[in-house]
Amino acid sequence: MKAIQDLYPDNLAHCYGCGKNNSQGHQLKTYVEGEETVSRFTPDMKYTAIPGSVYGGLIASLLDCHGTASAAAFACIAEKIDLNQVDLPIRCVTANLNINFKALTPQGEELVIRGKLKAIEGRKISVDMTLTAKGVVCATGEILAIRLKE
Ligand SMILES: CCCCCCCCCCCCCC(=O)SCCNC(=O)CCNC(=O)[C@H](O)C(C)(C)COP(=O)(O)OP(=O)(O)OC[C@H]1O[C@@H](n2cnc3c(N)ncnc32)[C@H](O)[C@@H]1OP(=O)(O)O
Repeated sequence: MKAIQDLYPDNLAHCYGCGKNNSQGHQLKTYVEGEETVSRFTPDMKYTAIPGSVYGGLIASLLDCHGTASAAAFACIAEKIDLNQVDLPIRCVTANLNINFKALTPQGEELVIRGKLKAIEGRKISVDMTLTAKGVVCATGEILAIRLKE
């Protein structure tokens, strides 16, 4: 299966965090795995907070883009929309993002971001997320994504 972000139409694929058409961005890729969504990302050393640990703003960016992609995917699954189609018909933007930084995030490690659907209430889609490094939870997050009107 393709990454959720690779199903965004070309004219909406410039997001700094996850757009496939932004050559200077992070190009985060999110996949559906069972009942969860998963993204993996290894930050460059320039994303330093305290030496040896990852800058929190980058972590926020990863959770933001993981969350909106997950929300779109969960909404499609709920409506039995095929996630293999060329353009994703459901688009979501972030209305609210809460992050708890639990531990310093070590540099030089692959970060694994997982999402679980919390609720779909009309156009509001809530997703719970964790970000781990070497199996340790370094941050948790909750996103409220809003499904855009056509
Ligand atoms: C432009 C095309 C984009 C395409 C994206 C696809 C590619 C993705 C790219 C990757 C992107 C990466 C990620 C990024 O970086 S996305 C970029 C960062 N996000 C934004 O810039 C979003 C800016 N905000 C808006 O555009 C509007 O406010 C939105 C669209 C969110 C809602 O305005 P809209 O007029 O449509 O709807 P509504 O106001 O009737 O609200 C609807 C419901 O939601 C509830 N509510 C709203 N806000 C909040 C809140 N803060 N907390 C709690 N609840 C909130 C509200 O009470 C209501 O609930 P209810 O009364 O129904 O119960």
